[in-house]
Amino acid sequence: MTDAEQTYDVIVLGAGSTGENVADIAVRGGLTAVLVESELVGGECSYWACMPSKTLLRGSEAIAAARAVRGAAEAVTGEQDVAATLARRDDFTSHWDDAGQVSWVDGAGIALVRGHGRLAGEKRVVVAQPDGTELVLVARHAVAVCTGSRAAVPPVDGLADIQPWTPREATSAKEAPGRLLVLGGGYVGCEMATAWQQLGASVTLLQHGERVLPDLEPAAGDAVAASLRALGVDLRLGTRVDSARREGGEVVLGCGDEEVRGDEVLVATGRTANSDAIGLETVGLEPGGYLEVDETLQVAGVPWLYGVGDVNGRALLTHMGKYQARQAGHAIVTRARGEQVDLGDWSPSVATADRRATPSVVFTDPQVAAVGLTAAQAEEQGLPHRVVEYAIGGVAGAGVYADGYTGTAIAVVDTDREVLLGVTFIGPGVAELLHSATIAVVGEVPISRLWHAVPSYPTISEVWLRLLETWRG
Ligand SMILES: Cc1cc2nc3c(=O)[nH]c(=O)nc-3n(C[C@H](O)[C@H](O)[C@H](O)COP(=O)(O)OP(=O)(O)OC[C@H]3O[C@@H](n4cnc5c(N)ncnc54)[C@H](O)[C@@H]3O)c2cc1C
Ligand SMILES: NC(=O)c1ccc[n+]([C@@H]2O[C@H](COP(=O)([O-])OP(=O)(O)OC[C@H]3O[C@@H](n4cnc5c(N)ncnc54)[C@H](O)[C@@H]3O)[C@@H](O)[C@H]2O)c1
Repeated sequence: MTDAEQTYDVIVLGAGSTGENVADIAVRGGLTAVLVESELVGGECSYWACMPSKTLLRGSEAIAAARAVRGAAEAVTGEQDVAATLARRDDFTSHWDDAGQVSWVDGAGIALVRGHGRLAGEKRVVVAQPDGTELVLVARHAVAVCTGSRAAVPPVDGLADIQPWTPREATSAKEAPGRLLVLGGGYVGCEMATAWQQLGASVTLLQHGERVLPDLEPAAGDAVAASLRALGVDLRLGTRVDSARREGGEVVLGCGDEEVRGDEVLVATGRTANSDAIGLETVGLEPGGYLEVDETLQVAGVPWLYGVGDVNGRALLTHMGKYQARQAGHAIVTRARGEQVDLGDWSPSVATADRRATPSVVFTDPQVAAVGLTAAQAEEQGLPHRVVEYAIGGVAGAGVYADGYTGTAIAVVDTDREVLLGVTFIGPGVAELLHSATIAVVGEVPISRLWHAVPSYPTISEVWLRLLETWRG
């Protein structure tokens, strides 16, 4: 049964962190906007990704930080209270209840429609509502697809049939699995192996490449691999899983002649776009796969359609989805006013940072905080560059922070322009250092000016000075 038709300036499909921000910018720009959501308002980040994973990691990290300081270490006399950590995780996910976010949406003046939405021709969206009725939404100006991504299960014989854990189960589990097999050594695999090993599971991590975190600087993967092993994780690099089955209560993974057994298996081998069941075919696009968009997040060949956040595959991170939302929102509002969008790099409607300065933090122990290009990426792009490295433990502030601090700072410097192309910090507590590097990369601050950005003594930030001295030689 089809219900009434409603018209808004902007329809946003998917109320994750990205969709919420597109709608908010549209409303702030004087337009009307409606969010369509089939599950929980807030999306993956709030309920099955960033928030639960970081709270699962934080207790162990806090204990390790105290243990690294003589005098404080003596105060750590017990074990982590796993039930309390899980309860804290549950509080941070609002017990998987989106009432708080719905009230924010309401307060922001954004309309909300619950149900599964799909495109039905130009500027039209049909929502299958929970009560079985259909609602037709019509957009005056734009439809923004912000439907996110889901775990991609690799084509390993039998794997899909055994209903493996995805990051959703790994972040919402009510107790530690006994023996957890983790397939994939990327962000999710490394973080979840670190978390659950310290919360009582016995983790085996299987990574098909020779390094974990292969997209980051090699030193990052090496440091995280060493720490996973030190925590007791059975890390198997260069391992190809070719079959999966359940046998009794066990999961059995076949890797050539070998078998690996566990109680559960987490698939952490990347993501796939939620673009297969949203009616793309009704507007002349191929369903499935990441949406191809331009620098204003507009879908190629369909000027009223935008693809923002995970669904476009440009940078699968909450903060980058929200950044894209601000840029796309600005482009939508500008075009709705009949004005020209500035297509230049770093304009308010263009997502330049996606390509040049994406920051990310892997919350392992040690943390890995990186922005911009790695040396390998600079090489691939044919950019003239030099790599400067410094052992963070040599900085006075690091020694104060933790006894025997070990860490590495790596800067990739453009040798023609003498600006930073990328920076990576590896070490405990480096996440909070990252924004200084992001500002330097985005601002293309010349090395000669960075000498005037004097780090306070004694902080870990003094590593900036050491990097400059190493660069100067
Ligand atoms: C375990 C894990 C940990 C992570 N940790 C971090 C982290 O620490 N920091 C970080 O920056 N990133 C992290 N990420 C990545 C981050 O979760 C994503 O980049 C982010 O959630 C993407 O936001 P989004 O709004 O684009 O998509 P989503 O959050 O996936 O939101 C899409 C929304 O659209 C809805 N939807 C989909 N299809 C339809 C439809 N047809 N109709 C109506 N609604 C629909 C979905 O229900 C969902 O609510 C992590 C990811 C994982 C898996
Ligand atoms: N802290 C954070 O910001 C954070 C945390 C988790 C996830 N994320 C985001 O979510 C995205 C998805 O995370 P992810 O870990 O699923 O993907 P990923 O792309 O980071 O890592 C997937 C890993 O799986 C490996 N792999 C692929 N197929 C395999 C196979 N068949 N067997 C064994 N290994 C295999 C790859 O080599 C790769 O290292 C990340 O790219 C990141 O953008 C961010």
